[in-house]
Amino acid sequence: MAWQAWHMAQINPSILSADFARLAEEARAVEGADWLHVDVMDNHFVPNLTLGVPVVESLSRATDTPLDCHLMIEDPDRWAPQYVEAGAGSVTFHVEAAAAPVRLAREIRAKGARASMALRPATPIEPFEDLLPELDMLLIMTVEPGFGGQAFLDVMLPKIRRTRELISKHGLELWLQVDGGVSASTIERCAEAGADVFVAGSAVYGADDPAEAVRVLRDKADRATASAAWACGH
Ligand SMILES: O=C(CO)[C@@H](O)[C@H](O)COP(=O)(O)O
Ligand SMILES: [Fe+2]
Repeated sequence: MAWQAWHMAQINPSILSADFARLAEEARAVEGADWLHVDVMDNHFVPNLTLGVPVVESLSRATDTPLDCHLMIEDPDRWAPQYVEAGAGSVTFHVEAAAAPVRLAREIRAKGARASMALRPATPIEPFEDLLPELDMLLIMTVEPGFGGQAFLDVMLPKIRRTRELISKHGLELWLQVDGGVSASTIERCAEAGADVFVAGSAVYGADDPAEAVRVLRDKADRATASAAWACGH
């Protein structure tokens, strides 16, 4: 069935939970994942500091898995295009930090990457309904951004559901990503609510076999999606 191909769950391991001294090796440990999620933090937008453009450039040469860069930084209008040039296939900026989100999404797309916008837990989706056609993906944070290993905020499930309804209402081919606390015990609820791209840091890199953890997560998400009301009829 056509919808099955379209709605196949994508699993994006977050290298925030990997060993930063062995990044290339850790990236290769999850080959078979759909994207590698790269959390960029500037110690201003969030109280943590990770990596920047040079590391993304090196990582893009070290793995065939496409890079999904999640920018938790101030002034993404200035920096996001540089992550496309560094080799990212998808670049996510936070709407709370962007001065001109539509212009920025268009610039990311024009440079050849997928454009994605993230919402912190307290940021509602409704004011941004008209922006959705400008995006290839919307990221709903299911923890406060800044750190891996936090507990999943299940109060975000209604927002995931409402966002999926908006995507359907407008007939958009927009991916809906969730990030934060996604694990074997929470991924089914996210998929049932309407997410189709799942970031998992500690649930993948904390496992004895990260590649197997990716397969288990994808299987759980696919099964939950197959029985979800939102996926029927596509
Ligand atoms: O963006 C972030 C945190 O701000 C995430 O991408 C985390 O890295 C996810 O880690 P887990 O919650 O899955 O451990
Ligand atoms: Fe992230």
